[in-house]
Amino acid sequence: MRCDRAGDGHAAARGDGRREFLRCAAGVAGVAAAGGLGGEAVAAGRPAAGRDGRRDLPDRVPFHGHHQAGVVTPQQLCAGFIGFDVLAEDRDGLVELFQKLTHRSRVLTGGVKPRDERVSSERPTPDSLTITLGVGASLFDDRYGLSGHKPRHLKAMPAFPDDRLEPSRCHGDLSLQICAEHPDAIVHVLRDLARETDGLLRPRWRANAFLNPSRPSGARRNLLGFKDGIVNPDTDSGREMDRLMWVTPPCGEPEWALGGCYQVLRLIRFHVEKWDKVPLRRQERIFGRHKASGAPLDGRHETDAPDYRHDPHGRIIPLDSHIRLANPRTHKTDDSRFLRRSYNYDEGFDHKGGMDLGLVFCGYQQDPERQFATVQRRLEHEPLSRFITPVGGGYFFVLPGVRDEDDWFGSHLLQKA
Ligand SMILES: C=CC1=C(C)c2cc3[nH]c(cc4nc(cc5[nH]c(cc1n2)c(C)c5CCC(=O)O)C(CCC(=O)O)=C4C)c(C)c3C=C
Ligand SMILES: [Fe+2]
Repeated sequence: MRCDRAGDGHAAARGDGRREFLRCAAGVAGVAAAGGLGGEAVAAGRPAAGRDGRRDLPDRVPFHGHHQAGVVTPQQLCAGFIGFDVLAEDRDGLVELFQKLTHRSRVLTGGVKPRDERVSSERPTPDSLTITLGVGASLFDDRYGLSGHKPRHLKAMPAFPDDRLEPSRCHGDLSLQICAEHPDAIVHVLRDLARETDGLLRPRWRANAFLNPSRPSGARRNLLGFKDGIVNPDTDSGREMDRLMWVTPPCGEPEWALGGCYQVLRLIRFHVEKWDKVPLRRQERIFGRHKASGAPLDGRHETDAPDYRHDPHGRIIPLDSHIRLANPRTHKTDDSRFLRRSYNYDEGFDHKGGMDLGLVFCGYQQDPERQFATVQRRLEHEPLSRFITPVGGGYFFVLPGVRDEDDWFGSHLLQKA
């Protein structure tokens, strides 16, 4: 797993100077690093971001709130995505698990001094850590008496036509997204949670993920070399978030789910050996953007909006290019937009010597059918599909936020159901 801030080149500007991270357990050495904010606006419809394409990211991301952190939080550099099965024997065991996950997440993200000092007495510092908990459809089977309380749109991720899903990399009763500025923070949190939830959880799959530095500026590049994450809904607009993201009445969802949202995870492998033989011009027509600048093929800057109305036959931006299919920018397709918060992954080589790397595609939204699946169907058999294969992932419901010190993950679900 690689995570670094190389390429920023202006470490002091962010003001937090030296940034050490979580040292409270397992003897992980502190990491000193710093980040910088430049002056260039990046994502369309979003406020000015730093030169490396980031908006300000506090060292301590608040844990309590109406929504969980880690959804609209600007992306940290490193992430771990894990699918778990729950082993708790009954409803009381499930409550115990959720309360333990809440307590440890509160301690780790808040930099609160842990009560249990068996391992170390050092005070943790948060490293912009967020821990985001989702539940899968399988949690609502007959084990815990939750079957009548499933979020309306929650189901197991289906296989789409271009998929080659590996069962060992799919689904789960729970999902955890752990994001931080340094890779050891992710491992550290996992070890802490493993210790504290011993016997209640079993991991199914895990993806170690990271962002590339911004090269030379603006949005970060994915491992196919293209700037990714340029266009997203405006997370600062409450109206847009209530329309596209949060479960908000009236929506037909159970009351306990208000303030939550759906998470779609897709582990998408890149066939880089094949991609690297494709001429630049063809790569650009596959995405519909210039590789160097990230601008749409009819524009000059990455933030320029493509003008599809003046190119109805796709002479400049092909009709089957990725960006044009994904977001045709029509009134009719506006409702299918959702927030992408994806990361790279690199798992080395497979048994045949092929590179196992790609994208942990992570999408947040109000309804995976109306949003993710609708966009995915538009992308079916797109030219890009010859160079990528979805191999894993899952659909999850991100629980509402933990309101305060007395609240815990899923309290409304488990107390009322
Ligand atoms: C179902 C939704 C999407 C999947 C799956 C998906 C896979 C995927 N995307 C890239 C690389 C890029 N995607 C870009 C834009 C883009 N992609 C989607 C949706 C899915 N992508 C959307 C909605 C958009 C925005 C389109 C727009 O509004 O113009 C881009 C361009 C830069 C950007 O806007 O982020 C790149 C590059 C890969 C490699 C990939 C699968 C492996
Ligand atoms: Fe995309």
